[in-house]
Amino acid sequence: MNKMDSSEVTPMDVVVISSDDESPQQKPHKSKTLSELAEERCLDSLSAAVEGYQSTANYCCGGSLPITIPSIAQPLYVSSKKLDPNKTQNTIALRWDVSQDQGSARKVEFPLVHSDSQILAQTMFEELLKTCAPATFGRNNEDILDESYRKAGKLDREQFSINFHPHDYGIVDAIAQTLLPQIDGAFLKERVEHRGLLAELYKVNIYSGPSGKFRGHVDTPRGPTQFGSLVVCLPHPHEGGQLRVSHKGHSSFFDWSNTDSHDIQWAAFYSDCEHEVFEVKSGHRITLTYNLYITEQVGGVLRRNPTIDPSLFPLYEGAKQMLSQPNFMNKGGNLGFYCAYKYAHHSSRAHALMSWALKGVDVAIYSVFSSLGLDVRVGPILENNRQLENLEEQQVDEYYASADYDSDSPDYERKIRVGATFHKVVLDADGGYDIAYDKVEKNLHKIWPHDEYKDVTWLNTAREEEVAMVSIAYGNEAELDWCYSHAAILVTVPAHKDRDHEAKKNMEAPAVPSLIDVATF
Ligand SMILES: O=C(O)CCC(=O)C(=O)O
Ligand SMILES: [Fe+2]
Repeated sequence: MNKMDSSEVTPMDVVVISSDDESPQQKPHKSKTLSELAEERCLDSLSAAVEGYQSTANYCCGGSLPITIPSIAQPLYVSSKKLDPNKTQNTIALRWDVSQDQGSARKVEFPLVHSDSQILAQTMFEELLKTCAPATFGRNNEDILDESYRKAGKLDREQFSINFHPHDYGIVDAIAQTLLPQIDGAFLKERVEHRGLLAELYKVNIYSGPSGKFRGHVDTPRGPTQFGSLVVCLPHPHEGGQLRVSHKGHSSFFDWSNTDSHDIQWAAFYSDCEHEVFEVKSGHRITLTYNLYITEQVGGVLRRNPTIDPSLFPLYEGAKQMLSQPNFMNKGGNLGFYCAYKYAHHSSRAHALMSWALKGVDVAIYSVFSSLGLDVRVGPILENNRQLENLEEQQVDEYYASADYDSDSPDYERKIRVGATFHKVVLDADGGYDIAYDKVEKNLHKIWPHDEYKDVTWLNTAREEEVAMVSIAYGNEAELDWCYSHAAILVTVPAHKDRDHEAKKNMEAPAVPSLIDVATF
């Protein structure tokens, strides 16, 4: 809060005297005007509300969108005014099945048309009302029909189709952004980036005036991955029928009543929210209900039953043939591929994210070799800095001077240090350019746990890098030095004679656990 100067003090000011002021002459040193106090109170109640909101009130969300908005995949920055009206959708068509002797399917468009075809539209709508069966509800594992509790008509999922999907309107993404991050479960907390959302169309419900309603209830979850429900109200005139959604003593109300709407109105809420549809006074309140499930937004490609079949990647056949060749890595070895994309591989969550978050060619390589039954790992590869360079020179010298060295043996191979895990940048305060080799090596294992590989055949050169380790190095003067690391994929290729056997063994276990299998809700 700004300090006031004395000229601003008015008789209405509140003067605050500090009781522990050490100056001999206690004098007013801080004053707050009424407006400052009022502002402070507002801020206090705002922060209390925000705190409350975090703990209880973010349990539902909703909105209203003109039907004309989506025109599938319009760039986000195009305002709705500039959309080509010929390419945008003006109505939502609901089709439903009728018995064979009545002909084929029927169709009605929302909002109902206001033109010559109005009578036809009205007739079709009447037919829809007739086709709908009275809606039941579940109580103690039984389907109950009780119109004092629920009065509505419904069509089951297999009876109808509709040319509307909430994803096209950004509704699915908005729910994912708002409701998904708060879903509990220790494992899911670590892997927020993995969460995807599936909205499964469930029913059409029609609540008609004067007494359509659904008293307070909690939806029956349709499996362990369901976390909520979505209700979409189609544009059709009605009065009343507000939706109340309650959670921990707080209620939100969604009022979709209208006389001539062209909007899609929607609300989504967690499964544990009690909700109620108040009586519809007149007209028809037509809603689509969706079950909301948590899915694997990333990582679907790496599951046991992956969304993408790795054997259909262009790389697969070539890799398979290569492995079948006796002269390809006959005695076995390691293939290395520096990741083509940049990953924040030194963020604190990187370990949980890898290998799920791999993308593009990186995920293709990872999944192709995993699906061929080979051991594949993704890890940070430490690049040498000056200290490690010195260290390596020492090792090379020692090697060539050693009794084992035989001039026919292959050349000394550089050590590849692969981090045992992805983790944050580490600080090495023990560094130094002239410190003995074994001490540095031991220290390095301690602060940056890693495995050492000697025979890596790299398929590409390193591109994206991040600082992995910062060290204070002592040469003539103390200096700051650092090591970069590169995220890379390492494939262990068994010797030719063992390849089939190893591959079969590995294919019995999934490459990575599925998010859903291990999720605890
Ligand atoms: O139509 C609505 O607003 C909600 C319907 C509902 O709660 C349900 O179908 O379970
Ligand atoms: Fe419900």
